[in-house]
Amino acid sequence: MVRSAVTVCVRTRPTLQFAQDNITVDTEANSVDVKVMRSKSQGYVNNQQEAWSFSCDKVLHNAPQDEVFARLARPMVDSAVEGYNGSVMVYGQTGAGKTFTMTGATDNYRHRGIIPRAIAHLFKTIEAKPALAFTVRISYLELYNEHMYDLLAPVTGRVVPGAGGTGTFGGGPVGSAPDLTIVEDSAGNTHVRGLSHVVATSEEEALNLLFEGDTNRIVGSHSLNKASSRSHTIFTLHVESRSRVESTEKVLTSKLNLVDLAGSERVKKTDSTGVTLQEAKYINQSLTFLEQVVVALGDRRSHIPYRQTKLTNVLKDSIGGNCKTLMIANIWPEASQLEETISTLRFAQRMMRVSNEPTINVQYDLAALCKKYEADIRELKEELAMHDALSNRAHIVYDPYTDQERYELNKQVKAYLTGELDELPVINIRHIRETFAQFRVILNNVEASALKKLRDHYGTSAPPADAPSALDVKSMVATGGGVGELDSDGFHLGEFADDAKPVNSDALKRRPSGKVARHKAPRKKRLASERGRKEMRAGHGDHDSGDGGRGGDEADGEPDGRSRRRSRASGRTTPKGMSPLGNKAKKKKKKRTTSSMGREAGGHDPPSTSKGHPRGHDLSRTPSAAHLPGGGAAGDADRARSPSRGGDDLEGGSVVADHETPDGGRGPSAGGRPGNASAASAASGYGGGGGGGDGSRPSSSHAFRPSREDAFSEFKHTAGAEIAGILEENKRVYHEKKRLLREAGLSVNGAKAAIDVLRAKLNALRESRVGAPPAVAPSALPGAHDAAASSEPVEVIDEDEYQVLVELQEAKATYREAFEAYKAAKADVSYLDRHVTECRQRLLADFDEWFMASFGHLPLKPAASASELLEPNQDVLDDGEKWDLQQTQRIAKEDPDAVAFYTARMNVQRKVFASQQQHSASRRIRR
Ligand SMILES: Nc1ncnc2c1ncn2[C@@H]1O[C@H](COP(=O)(O)OP(=O)(O)OP(=O)(O)O)[C@@H](O)[C@H]1O
Repeated sequence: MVRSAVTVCVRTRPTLQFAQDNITVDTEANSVDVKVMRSKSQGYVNNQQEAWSFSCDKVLHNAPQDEVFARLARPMVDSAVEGYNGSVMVYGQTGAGKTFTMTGATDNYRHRGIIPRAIAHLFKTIEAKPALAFTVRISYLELYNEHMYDLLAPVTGRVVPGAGGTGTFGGGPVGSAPDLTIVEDSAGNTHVRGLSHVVATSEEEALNLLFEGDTNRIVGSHSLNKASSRSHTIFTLHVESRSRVESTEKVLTSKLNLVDLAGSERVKKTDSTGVTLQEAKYINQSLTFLEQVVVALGDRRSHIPYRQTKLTNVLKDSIGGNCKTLMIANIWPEASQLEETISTLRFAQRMMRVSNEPTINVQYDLAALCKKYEADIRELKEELAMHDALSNRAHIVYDPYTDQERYELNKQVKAYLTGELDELPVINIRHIRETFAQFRVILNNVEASALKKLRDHYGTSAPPADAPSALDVKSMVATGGGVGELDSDGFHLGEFADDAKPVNSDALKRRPSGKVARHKAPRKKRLASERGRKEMRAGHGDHDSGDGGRGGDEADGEPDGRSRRRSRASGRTTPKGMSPLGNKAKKKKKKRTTSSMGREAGGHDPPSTSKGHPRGHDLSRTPSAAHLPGGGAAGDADRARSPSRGGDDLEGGSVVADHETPDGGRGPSAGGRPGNASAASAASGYGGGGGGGDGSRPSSSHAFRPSREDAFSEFKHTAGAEIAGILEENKRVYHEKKRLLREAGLSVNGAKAAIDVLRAKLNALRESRVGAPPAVAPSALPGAHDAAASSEPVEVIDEDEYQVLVELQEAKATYREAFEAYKAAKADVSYLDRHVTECRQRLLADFDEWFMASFGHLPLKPAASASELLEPNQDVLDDGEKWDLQQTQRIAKEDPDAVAFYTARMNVQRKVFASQQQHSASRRIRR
């Protein structure tokens, strides 16, 4: 693996008091020289160094934000898209411009920092790669006083000591923190378990998350920075990509950590006290540990002290891991900050000795892998069907055998065993397997039946030891050693011929009677048996003694073994007493020119007319195909699904591709694919011609690619109808709830206005009553405490004032009610808003899946932007929304690229405002 050193850059904060005498910045040589005059107080001879020279990968002096991003961070975003993990860290003293570099000014688009620019660039890059499907997730972690906080959790759960924190939307401390733990995976990547990973489908959504998280970040104030970050934050873009056109099981995953470290500070300088002092201790401590890690990595030590603090633990894979790392050292080049500047530059220098091993993170999506294999199998089947069609094998079926087909095959095997059929056809491996399976079925049946008969015969549940074993019975069947007629299970019914030899003569000799049983066949049967033997001799020459001849062999004194071998050599069984094949059968056999094994199922043979015995090719017949007249219409759904079925039902038995039916249901000339594909395509309504099918899913044809819009509209009416219906219903309810929310808002405002009027009236009355004689004691007011019980002096009011006070109380009650209704409506709206979004995402995800399954690739447009396909939100805008819309339109005219930034900022501001309103309203009510 190639090691790559951490890239280190220095950025200076612009200042009017640049320490010209002490600092020289060379942007060409990428170096910063620092000179410190000898301190007179320490004498002329001392060990204090006078000058330092620091060089790094890049020095940016008074550089604007866009340059910083373009030169330093953009390549990191590009690498993340390619699958590399990356980390961009800003380091430096407090007030040096770390947060400005990383986040920038949120109220000025031009001054936005690396994170918003990285987000914009990421989504632009994604848009420019339509062949890839991307998923972007965002997490935002804060490390404050050695505690981890999820800045994107609905309730951030943090109790901020003192005045330092801003809390959720400035709402102050809330809830309790969820458990966040640092874990490491097998690849050495660190993760924070429990941290939210929120999917962002657009730049605006991602910026919303950034700004929301920022409002939750802890910011404090000290003498060097009015808005000093009192915590370390890690904003992470998790990027996942897979191909839309090729195999989609390969997934590239990467994360880009954008780390804003809290600034080191000298507490004397910052005048930190109390909470700020405590924070400073934690900050300085964690930065010291970070430095130790960097030193250990630079020295290539075997032990790296990552675990000493949460910061180093969580950044383990960012420094010294498998990612590309960029560190920006922010310096404040003023004479008063020289000590800190030197310290920062020293750290930067150490960081340059650290190297990483960047690797592309490839993962395999098992579900997608299965889907791919399914698609491969589908394609191979289609190809096989086409191949079969071209080589006159279109009737061959590859689907699992149906019960009916098995039954037919079983009959055929029995016919073969009994000799009614000379040969068993061989169609394909699958058919051979099924044939053997039927042999086994028959054998098992025979065995079971034989055992039953033996038991019945001996009248016990188990046959005596000297009874023929099941094996004997099997061999009797196999060698035709039975007597009489074969029953349906292949069991011989009847008696041995006089001259027959038992299979296991020893066993029979040991019968309880001690006599050898002689089974006498009736004379009629014996004659028939002899006639059969003669016929066989005539037909088989020397093979006359096979099977049925065994008894005779014994009578002739021929050894039993020999006759059995011959019997096997003949390759067929003709048990004694059974009707052997006559000349007719033998002639039929001679007529055949092709060999049976390895030959097709008689696709060219006309349907057999021989006394209803099924010929080989009939095996491939299915009930559905069998009734198709003259081969059936190719567009028939059954046939479409099973292209080879019913092929040999065509009049004359011809099934070759160039004999396809004019409706193009199969054969290569029908659109160059076998019947199933074109017919299925037709069934879906996507292909030309044909009808039928359930229409819920288009053809699996990969060649046909409908436009995404058409496919989506089709999907919404078929497979996605249910979820699309739910979405519509949710949207309807959402609009209704929004209407109720607006009404509730108006009621609250009305009640508030009434309260204001009454308050003004009350104040006026109170002012006018100064000096006038009191009339009514306020204790008479409903709900007032008993003033008599109290020793406090009682303020007495007149009738009018009393009336206004009563009205004010009622107005407050109305306000409270209206506000409760407003809160409930707001909760409903935000719940439904989320629900609608989830539904929409689900619909789009299902659509992608459906499209993938149907056409073998994802639609050529990112899923996120598919929301355009959905109808625009029909909400009636309230005043605030209208104003926002006007702002957005104005910005869009001036700088279209800035729209997402400003819209996200407005969204968050509105949320903050709403949250603050709610907060102060609750307080008002409490009063
Ligand atoms: N390159 C710059 N251009 C313009 N203003 C800057 C620049 N760098 C910093 N500033 C300003 O300096 C002030 C301090 O910057 P910032 O808050 O980013 O520092 P910091 O290093 O993050 O400090 P702390 O560690 O205390 O959070 C801010 O008002 C910021 O706007």
